[in-house]
Amino acid sequence: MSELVGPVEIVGTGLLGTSIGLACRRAGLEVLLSDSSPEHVRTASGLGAGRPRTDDDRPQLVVVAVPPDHLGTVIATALRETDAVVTDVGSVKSGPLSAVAGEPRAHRYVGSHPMAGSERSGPLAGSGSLFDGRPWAITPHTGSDPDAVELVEELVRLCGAVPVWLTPAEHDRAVARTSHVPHLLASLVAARLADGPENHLALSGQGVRDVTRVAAGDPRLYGQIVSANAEAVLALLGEVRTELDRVIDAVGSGDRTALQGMLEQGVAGTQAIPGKHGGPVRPMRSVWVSVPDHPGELARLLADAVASEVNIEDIRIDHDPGRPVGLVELVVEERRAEHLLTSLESRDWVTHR
Ligand SMILES: NC(=O)C1=CN([C@@H]2O[C@H](COP(=O)(O)OP(=O)(O)OC[C@H]3O[C@@H](n4cnc5c(N)ncnc54)[C@H](O)[C@@H]3O)[C@@H](O)[C@H]2O)C=CC1
Ligand SMILES: O=C(O)C(=O)Cc1ccc(O)cc1
Repeated sequence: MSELVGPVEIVGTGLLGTSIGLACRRAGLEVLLSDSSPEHVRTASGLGAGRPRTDDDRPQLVVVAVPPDHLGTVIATALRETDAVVTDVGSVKSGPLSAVAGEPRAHRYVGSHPMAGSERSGPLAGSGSLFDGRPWAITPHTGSDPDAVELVEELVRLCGAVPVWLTPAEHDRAVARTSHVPHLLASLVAARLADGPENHLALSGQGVRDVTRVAAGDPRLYGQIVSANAEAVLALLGEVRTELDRVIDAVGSGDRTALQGMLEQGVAGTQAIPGKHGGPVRPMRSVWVSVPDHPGELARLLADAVASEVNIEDIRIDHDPGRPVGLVELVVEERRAEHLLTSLESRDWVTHR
């Protein structure tokens, strides 16, 4: 049984690399940082994610967190220049694997991919709690050393994430479905807003923000990610194209039954997404509360919700700067929603049923 004792080297101290460095430092491991940008290393060190790597350092584990186009070369270099276990956090797993295939040191390579991030990039966007409770795929290849796989699993757990084991090929089909195609469709929807008239955009509510959030991600990064997973993405885009034609026909011909069938499939899709920590889906309900736009009111609402002994699963704030009141959506387990509403109303909050 291998034990992760460090040092852990992070190559690529952007959003992902800095976040992993911070999580490893939180667990007391020594972290060595390198990046083609010395400024990113300085910033990540300053944030407490580790210290710059020197030539004398001997890492136990190297984590490669560079953009997809560079993964193969950087992984191959790490395998050649160290005797460490090497993993990467790239969003697609078949590319890096083919870059090390045939390499005699490939048994020390185990791919991985945390399903956590944000639309921001660079070290300043990093956070040591980015991975808490998030799925993190571990994708050993047929020649991966079992000890190396265990070491990567330790990293995943140390970062607070939940390991999910997949083959590299299955992983790539999975992320096409859960990440890459959703991203492309979010971008297509968001693009319809870019030149929208001001009086249309003034009606933007939480729904359009939810559907388009990921579209704010770095186009260069996502261009690389989608191109690296073209085969799996194309298969799903073909399905979407067929469905889009069906929607156009149904809307055009006023076929309410066909339209409703398509919307019901959408509902089924939202319900298929597993709950937090990979657990079963628990039905959720939103509780809407008006919150006066005064300092401290939001904190008072959360304190009252906590006093009601209801777990807040998610919170969204629809804040219109033109109005003196914001609308706060508290997402809670369905079976606790009525209790929360009654409890908040008894504390003089205005709720919306
Ligand atoms: N952004 C996200 O939400 C997620 C990204 N990923 C994957 O993580 C990897 C990193 O993404 P981010 O941290 O978001 O990007 P980022 O742009 O924040 O950081 C990338 C870092 O790599 C450095 N770099 C570029 N080429 C290099 C090279 N040849 N050698 C050394 N350093 C190099 C850059 O200077 C930068 O500091 C990507 O492969 C991406 O697919 C995985 C999960 C989530
Ligand atoms: O922002 C989000 O919700 C994400 O899902 C981020 C993300 C982006 C790219 C990945 O490869 C994995 C996760």
